[in-house]
Amino acid sequence: MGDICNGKTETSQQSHSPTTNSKRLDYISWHEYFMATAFLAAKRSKDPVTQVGACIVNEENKIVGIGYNGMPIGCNDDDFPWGKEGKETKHLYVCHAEMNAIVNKNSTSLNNCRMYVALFPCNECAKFVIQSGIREVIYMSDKYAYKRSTVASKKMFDAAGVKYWQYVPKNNKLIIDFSEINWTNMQQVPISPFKNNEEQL
Ligand SMILES: Nc1ccn([C@H]2C[C@H](O)[C@@H](COP(=O)(O)O)O2)c(=O)n1
Repeated sequence: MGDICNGKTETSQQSHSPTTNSKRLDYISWHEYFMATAFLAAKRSKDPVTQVGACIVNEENKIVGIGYNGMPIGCNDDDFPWGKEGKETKHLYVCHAEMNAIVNKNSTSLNNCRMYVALFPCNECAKFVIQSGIREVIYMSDKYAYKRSTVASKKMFDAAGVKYWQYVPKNNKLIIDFSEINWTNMQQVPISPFKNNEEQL
């Protein structure tokens, strides 16, 4: 597991020649991996202004829940408002990424899990986090730190013993390039073994 996630530091990794017999060193850290997963989930959000993603990880570094902000099931996202002004705003309806990640969990318990989230949880999501047994929140942005809801979240996290800290990425960008695997020129794929001593076609 090498770069296990209890501190805020990341291991320094150099690029590595693919021709040697040792492992690749420029792999992403667990923190980068899980925060990037939260950011990838956010790409599913229909919110035109703020896209948030959350990723829940257990003590074995396995992902047990992912969510992004969106309208509740059955509430057509073409019919419900996405604006912030007037009486009918998105804030009345949108399910937050954290809440969705928790309710989408694929394991029976979230006890002692960590949550990676793009934006610091609001007070309502903080209650969900605490009640679900999540013990650590790793967030990227705290742009609403001045809001009463964020102050309340921190007050509850402190009282409940939920650790929270800001993730500062080593790299501002992590590019996913679907073309980087060259399927026609893969040199490390072994030849399929023969079945029942048949000749290979
Ligand atoms: N921790 C958070 C905070 C906010 N959200 C969602 C809720 C809205 O869709 C959007 C916030 O809208 P804004 O007023 O910033 O444009 O993000 C969330 O999922 N998690």
